[in-house]
Amino acid sequence: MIRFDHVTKTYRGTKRPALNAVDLEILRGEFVFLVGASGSGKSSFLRLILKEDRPTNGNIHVLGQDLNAISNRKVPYFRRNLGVVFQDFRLLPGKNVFDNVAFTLQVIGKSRGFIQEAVPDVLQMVGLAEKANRLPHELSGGEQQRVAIARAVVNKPAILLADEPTGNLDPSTSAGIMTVLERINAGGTTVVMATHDNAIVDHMKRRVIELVSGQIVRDEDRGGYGMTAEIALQDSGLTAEIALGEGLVRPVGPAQPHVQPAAAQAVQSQTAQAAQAQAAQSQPVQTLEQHAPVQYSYPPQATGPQTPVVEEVVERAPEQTAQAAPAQTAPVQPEPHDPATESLTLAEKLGLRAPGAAADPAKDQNVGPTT
Ligand SMILES: Nc1ncnc2c1ncn2[C@@H]1O[C@H](COP(=O)(O)OP(=O)(O)OP(=O)(O)O)[C@@H](O)[C@H]1O
Repeated sequence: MIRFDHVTKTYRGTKRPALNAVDLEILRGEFVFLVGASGSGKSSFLRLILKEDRPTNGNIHVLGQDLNAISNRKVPYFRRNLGVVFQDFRLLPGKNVFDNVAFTLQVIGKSRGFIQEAVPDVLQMVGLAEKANRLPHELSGGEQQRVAIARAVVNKPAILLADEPTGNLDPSTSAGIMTVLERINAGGTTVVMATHDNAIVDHMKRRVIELVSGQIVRDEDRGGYGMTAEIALQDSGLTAEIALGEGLVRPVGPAQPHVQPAAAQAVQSQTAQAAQAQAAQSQPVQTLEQHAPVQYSYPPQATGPQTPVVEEVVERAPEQTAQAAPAQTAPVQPEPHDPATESLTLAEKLGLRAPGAAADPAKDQNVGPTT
């Protein structure tokens, strides 16, 4: 799904590479944390995936496409496969919640009917169904981030990139955001999240990739935030860079076949046929239509397709957070072969229409991948 082959990125006017000979593979359906000290290369890594920057050396493949082979003209189409969330939310201040989310769909030419169905559904998924008419400045930070997430995923991207999405939020609000991201991941979206938030990483127990000075020094399947770069070394007065230079931490060598986590295996088997069809296509640049659509089938134990998010959006007092946070971030496992949902139409699986409800011929029910 995302592959880096010996990727180096050196910015103009700098000597030291921001990323240095990175070999890495991220599989469909994974949830990956990218950790490391400030300046270790996390944002550079995400920007390369988005094709906002070019690698100085090496090759990057995303969704089977060689990014070097995508022409500038096709970059916007490629990016429709990816949702992005930032630390500072980046909402349009003059537009209300609904319009902030709808804007993305309008830009890519979705019909009014589609937008009228998709936006309320995604707002419900992030727990903001009641706040569609609010302006960004009328929302809390956590709520603003939920709007940003809704905007990023309303088009069902195959990959969600999150750069410090909880960086401006308190622990309780962050836990709620992580619940939303877990739910999105359980629906089949691959999530790559850069973070400094050790509590979240330790709690979630997902794959952790640690960068020091642009090199991968750790790649763990169910890792924690770790002691390497920022905690133990700071205590000892060493920086991560010195530690790397002194051989106290070592770069991980060329990518070993990554052990697939159970969630990713489940999602992969769900889309195995589509993936095989994709592999059979040898064109260097594929359009979005050639990718398997992400199957958002929210697990019943979390919320049904039409059920609002249950966790509170309002920030809690600090003394309440210790108890509340673990409950909010209980891992949500995908159930890709749920016989109860196998007979559903795509619109029903995506939660855009209630199971059994008749399609509205007046509205566009094209809920597959973006065209
Ligand atoms: N546009 C740029 N031009 C020159 N140097 C850059 C540019 N962007 C990043 N860098 C440098 O590349 C290195 C990696 O930066 P990057 O932003 O990827 O790190 P990071 O791990 O995301 O840091 P943070 O956690 O503070 O966001 C740093 O040394 C940074 O100064």
